[in-house]
Amino acid sequence: MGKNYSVNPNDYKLLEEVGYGASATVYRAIYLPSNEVVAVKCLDLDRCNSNLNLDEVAVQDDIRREAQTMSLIDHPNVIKAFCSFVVDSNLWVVMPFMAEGSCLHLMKIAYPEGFEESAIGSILKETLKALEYLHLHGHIHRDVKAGNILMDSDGVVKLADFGVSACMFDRGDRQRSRNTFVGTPCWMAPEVLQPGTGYDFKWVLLHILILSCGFMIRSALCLHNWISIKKVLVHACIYELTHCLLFGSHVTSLRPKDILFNSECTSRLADIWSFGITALELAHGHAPFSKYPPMKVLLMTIQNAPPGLDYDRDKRFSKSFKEMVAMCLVKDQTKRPTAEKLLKHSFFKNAKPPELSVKKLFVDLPPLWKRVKDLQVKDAAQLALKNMASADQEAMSQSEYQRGVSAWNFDVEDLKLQASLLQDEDEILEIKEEEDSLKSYMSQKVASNSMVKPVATSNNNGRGNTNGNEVPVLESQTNEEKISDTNLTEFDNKVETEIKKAESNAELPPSMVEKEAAQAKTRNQTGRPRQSQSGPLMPGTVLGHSLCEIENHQVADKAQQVRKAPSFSGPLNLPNRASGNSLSAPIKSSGGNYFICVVKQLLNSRYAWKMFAEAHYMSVFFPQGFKDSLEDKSKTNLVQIKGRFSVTSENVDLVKGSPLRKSASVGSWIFDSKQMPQNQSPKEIGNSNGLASILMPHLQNLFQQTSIQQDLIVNLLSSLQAVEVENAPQNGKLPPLPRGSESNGSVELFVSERERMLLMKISQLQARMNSLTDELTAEKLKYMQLQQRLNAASARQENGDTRGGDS
Ligand SMILES: Nc1ncnc2c1ncn2[C@@H]1O[C@H](COP(=O)(O)OP(=O)(O)OP(=O)(O)O)[C@@H](O)[C@H]1O
Repeated sequence: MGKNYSVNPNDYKLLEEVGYGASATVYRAIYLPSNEVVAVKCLDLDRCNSNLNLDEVAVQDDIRREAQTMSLIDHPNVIKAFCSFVVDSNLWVVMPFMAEGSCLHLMKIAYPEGFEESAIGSILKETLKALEYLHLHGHIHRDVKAGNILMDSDGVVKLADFGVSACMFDRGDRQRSRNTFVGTPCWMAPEVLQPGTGYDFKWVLLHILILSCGFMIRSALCLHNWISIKKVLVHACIYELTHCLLFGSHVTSLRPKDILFNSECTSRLADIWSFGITALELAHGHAPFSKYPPMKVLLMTIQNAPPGLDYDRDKRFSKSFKEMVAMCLVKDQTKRPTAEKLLKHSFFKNAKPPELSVKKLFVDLPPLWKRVKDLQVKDAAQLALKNMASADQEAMSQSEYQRGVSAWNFDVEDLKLQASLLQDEDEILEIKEEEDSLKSYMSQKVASNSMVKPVATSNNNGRGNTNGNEVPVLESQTNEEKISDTNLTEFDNKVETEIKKAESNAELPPSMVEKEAAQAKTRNQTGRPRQSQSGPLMPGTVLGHSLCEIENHQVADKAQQVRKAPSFSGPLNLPNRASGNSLSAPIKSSGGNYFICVVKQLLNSRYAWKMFAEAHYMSVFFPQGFKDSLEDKSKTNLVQIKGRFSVTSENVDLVKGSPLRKSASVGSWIFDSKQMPQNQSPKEIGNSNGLASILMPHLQNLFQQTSIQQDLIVNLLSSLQAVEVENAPQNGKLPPLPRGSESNGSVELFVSERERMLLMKISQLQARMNSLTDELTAEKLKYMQLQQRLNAASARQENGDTRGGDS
């Protein structure tokens, strides 16, 4: 106690990196004068400034002030800062070294499903003691979470990140004026997020007006008598008020952009909410809602019932634990207990001392820095994966957030912008979930690689191929934008070839059909195992193989695979743009077999019902227009559904050519009926029976989608091949990719082979990344030490100069 630590950086020898956050890196270090192990948190002030868009001096002042506050704190369960000083553009905060790191790190490394109850009880009790102390002294932590609960090898638990990170929280007016808010979404109390009303006064008026009209019309129709306007208005107002009172307007109409951040929220009870969320985090290995994108989490925090321990699902936990969590996670903050009161709960009364329950968690684990390095590799792989999947900001910030990083900068305007992009929420969620499943698989894989075998040189089992397939799939996202007219012409030719093939197949005698089906089956069996992510290849397969295969249920099976593994069919979303919307139809309807096959395929497809619904919608709401649009050769109809596609019906039976073109203006696919094949009379479609006329355009569209997908895959793989030739392992090239319609049948095999190669490459890249991280850390350390020496030398020189001058 009372020991003075020097503020001279030369007195500290930085050793390994033991932690990293949004704006800081933490090192194990030796305090040379006493040879004591300490932790030095190096806060990058530049990064802090740019993250927060604040002026440099203000940030530095804040950080310094908060570091000072941190040094005044004196409680066994709160990390205390020994001292802090600025070194170049970094603020160094010297604090006790917690040899086992944070609970989050520990869970990520060894307890992905969470800790057992006795350990949770001890950890939470110690944390609660820290909160009690802070609250009693007028502080609010505001970032309570597993990532900020540190442990040392004796089982001592301390709450960290108070003070320094608090500088990033509100400073009253300053925070408000800058319109930013910092926190971690999953742990944020509902009162920190203020829902707007959902709609404003204008909306209420409009609503009343509409209601009034409704009342008037109803009264006129039912009673054959108009009631007075005054009465009607009163009725409408009462109705609206009751609705608001009963349901709360925000409940029904809250949108992400309506969320406001209550930067003035200074309630200590917000910490109790975060504490409850932390309890769930320790119990499950992750915070509730953590799989959702941040904006969704914020919405769910406001709109959903509070999360909690499920009485059925969480059977392994005691009733008192469940009760305690439920007490913390009450939306009405006034009903939450204070830290002091909560400590009296039976759950904490019965908690074991941490040296008994916490200490045993670290048995057999490698040292902290080794664990951190492994985690870094894992995170880097995840991030790389994310970047490959999408470079958009939201994805990036989500990956940060899943790392458990707390310094989340919320720029309200940014959030609103994000929110406005979140209109098709379900679709986004679906994609996120798909990405999550892919990511979790990747992370498992990376974890196993990094923890068990640092370098996985070959992993070509069925699962391994999952990785391999990502590359073309992910790349397709960007490439989908690049499809040129040339591609489309190529595609068109391919479609024609396929049609001919399909027709000839349809005319084959049954024996031949069976034979081909058997051959195709054998091909599939002898080939590499199909991966669950074979989704995107499916359409190609449909095209590449004969119709008999489709008839033999293989397509149905594969289509099921596609549904089971949407993660990989997602990014190949090009047809989504046209999905079910473009009434493009280059194929002939002749060949009943083909029709049945495509119907099967359609019904198995993810979009089948959507398409069907749209077709139904068109036929119901525009029965004549729908038909006319196809039949009427003289007029030009521009039909738009959901703003996503256009159908021009001008001159439908013109020269054949590409039926699809990309609309530069709306970025969607347009079916240009000018390009419809001559021999496909629109009358044939219009006059065929109801179901067929509804389905045909969509079936045709589906056919095109599959061809586009196939074409995409082929293009992507060949472009990848070109890039990989330079780096191919052992100077070997990836298997050449067959092109052209004649090779369609074997595309699948080649793709599998390439997937395997790509997987190997990923493993090698992981290994390289590992060694590069090592090198980087070593270089960083070297740099720091050199800098220290340089500073020392210049200090010595200065001293010498002064002495020389004096003498
Ligand atoms: N005193 C310490 N001893 C050992 N490890 C520590 C110590 N302080 C921090 N760490 C490790 O470093 C990580 C990052 O530290 P910290 O949370 O303080 O950084 P940050 O940039 O403020 O992060 P955040 O993103 O949570 O705000 C912690 O999760 C923890 O694992």
